[in-house]
Amino acid sequence: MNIRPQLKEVPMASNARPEPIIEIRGIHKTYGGSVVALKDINLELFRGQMTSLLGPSGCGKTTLLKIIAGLLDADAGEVRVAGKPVTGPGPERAFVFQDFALMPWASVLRNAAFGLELRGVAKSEREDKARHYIREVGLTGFEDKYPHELSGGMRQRVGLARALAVDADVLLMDEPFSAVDEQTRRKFQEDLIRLREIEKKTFIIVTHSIEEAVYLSDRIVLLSPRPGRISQIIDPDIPRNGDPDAIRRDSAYLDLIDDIWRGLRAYVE
Ligand SMILES: Nc1ncnc2c1ncn2[C@@H]1O[C@H](COP(=O)(O)OP(=O)(O)OP(=O)(O)O)[C@@H](O)[C@H]1O
Repeated sequence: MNIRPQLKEVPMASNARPEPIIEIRGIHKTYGGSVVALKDINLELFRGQMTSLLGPSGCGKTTLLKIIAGLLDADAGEVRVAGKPVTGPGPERAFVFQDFALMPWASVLRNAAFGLELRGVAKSEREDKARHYIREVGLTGFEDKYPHELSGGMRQRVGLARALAVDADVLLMDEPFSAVDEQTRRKFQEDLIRLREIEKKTFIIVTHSIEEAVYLSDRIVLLSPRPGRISQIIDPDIPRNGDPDAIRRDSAYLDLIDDIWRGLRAYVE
């Protein structure tokens, strides 16, 4: 059922739209010959923005993220990153896995530096960079700890530090908030907004949470269930430079959550 068949574009408050860094044209993906996960996905995502892929379970969010990452091939269509067709993983994209994919036998420092280690960066250079990003994600003092000594939220930060350390332009995060409690989740959301300001990266996040998508995103891509298609693209006009609690009480924020929920509820009833 398609609640909102119209592709609705709500203009952003800012004057100029940044340049597209990711262009997705005519993506189709079928699993096992019969499960149509994505159908005719066309989308542009902009440099320096935070985009959320939002929609009911099974609508193809992770599939789309993995196709952008180059971890999965589409059956048809094309993804371009900074003008270049995606043919596999590349250094300009970093993928943060749902379970953060940390190595249990390695320290926080080595885990954070691991992407650089894979790229053959010398030990002192990669550790300097890793320390910088460990500090930026708020984990100074934990460099020598191991993943089992950390909370879920801290492990999540190590995963983010590793992704930031490789200095990719695009960070792809598959439900980065799913494994942590509500307080940790809120704090991490606030930190992510701050980091995006500092680092000027392009973030693409898969989420189930409408609140999270509205709180974080410059652009929300709403997918409808199988076959996954884009049902709506929303560019929320929410002031994000104020007090986080004030943002969460802002009427534009609350109205948009309500609006998206009304569109999605039919899929879960
Ligand atoms: N490897 C696979 N083999 C067969 N079907 C798959 C495979 N991966 C995903 N699917 C199916 O494709 C559809 C889209 O899956 P995907 O994981 O992309 O959705 P999603 O929106 O991320 O779901 P969720 O929110 O539950 O994580 C689902 O119906 C899923 O069952």
